[in-house]
Amino acid sequence: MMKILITGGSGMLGAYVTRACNISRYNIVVADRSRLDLSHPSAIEHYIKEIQPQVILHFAAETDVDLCERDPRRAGIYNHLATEHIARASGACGAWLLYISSSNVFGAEGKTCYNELDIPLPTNYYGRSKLMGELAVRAHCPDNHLILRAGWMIGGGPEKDHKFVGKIVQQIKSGATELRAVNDRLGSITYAGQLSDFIIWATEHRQTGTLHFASCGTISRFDIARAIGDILDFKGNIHPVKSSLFPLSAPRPFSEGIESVYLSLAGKAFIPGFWKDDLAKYVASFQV
Ligand SMILES: NC(=O)C1=CN([C@@H]2O[C@H](COP(=O)(O)OP(=O)(O)OC[C@H]3O[C@@H](n4cnc5c(N)ncnc54)[C@H](OP(=O)(O)O)[C@@H]3O)[C@@H](O)[C@H]2O)C=CC1
Ligand SMILES: Cc1cn([C@H]2C[C@H](O)[C@@H](COP(=O)(O)OP(=O)(O)O[C@H]3O[C@@H](C)C(=O)[C@@H](O)[C@H]3O)O2)c(=O)[nH]c1=O
Repeated sequence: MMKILITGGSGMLGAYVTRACNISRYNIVVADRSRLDLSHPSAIEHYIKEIQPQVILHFAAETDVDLCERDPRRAGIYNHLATEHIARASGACGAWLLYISSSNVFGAEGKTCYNELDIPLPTNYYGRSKLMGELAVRAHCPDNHLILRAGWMIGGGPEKDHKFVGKIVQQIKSGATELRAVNDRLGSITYAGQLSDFIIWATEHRQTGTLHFASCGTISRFDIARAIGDILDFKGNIHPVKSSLFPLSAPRPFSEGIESVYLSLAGKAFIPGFWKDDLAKYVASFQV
């Protein structure tokens, strides 16, 4: 039976994939931080070589973009060096490695939407550290990896969704009547439940290369908040505001919208839909 090592199995995306692997009865080892700690990269190779997995699904990361900006050393160790050690061990074991990267590797070029043919140029330390992680995967596990770049990820419900959609849904459900949402920053959404289905398929088919995985549409947080308001029949007001109203440590790019020129080759069943439809699927499943 296929032996799969999962990092970050407790996170927004990792929890979907871990659940799916359990249902499929794969032989999985979920390495939590007590066994595989991103802050101690040099211990990682030894741990993985002991396990000898055939597949590594690497989801663990420092996903607090502002913390990465305030502490670039942490971003470098967690997202770059730890990934490099995982990639080295993967290469040594002959394991297929999946790495989740981010639309945040783009932005400095100032385009509205980026595909796999665009050269990454990040605007902040989180994006840089994820890009360095990509380079490490390609260098140390050259023929046996898949890099999936996700957009603004949605998923996980009240416990695991610490990002924008989770915060807006929580505000509405807790009775707020005046919401504010940024309208001068753009991106694409990725529903973690759909990405998880694709990851299971890609694992079984040992897909390789670099792919973008996001719903259709490059949109603002304001567009998303308005759509959530419609889905939840919100009767209050949603005000469009400039990003400067939410002062954050890390600069966000004007746009981190992504689309794929290759995903359709991997099978039509997994192509994400229009962003509003995919958002509605998630919000409908969000139980507080
Ligand atoms: N969220 C998003 O919008 C996007 C995320 N991505 C990428 O997708 C992947 C999954 O993200 P997401 O599910 O949102 O992440 P989460 O922030 O929800 O979860 C992060 C995971 O990493 C683990 N982790 C954090 N620090 C350590 C550590 N020191 N040692 C070991 N494990 C650690 C956490 O464990 P614990 O539960 O113990 O804290 C948790 O399982 C990441 O690689 C991220 O960069 C890409 C694009 C967008
Ligand atoms: C709370 C709140 C935030 N905002 C805005 C401020 C800011 O621009 C934005 C912050 O949202 P988030 O915290 O979801 O954004 P951010 O941390 O930038 O999310 C990023 O996470 C990492 C892991 C990635 O990989 C990226 O692709 C991206 O998804 O939301 C509002 O407009 N209204 C609100 O009520």
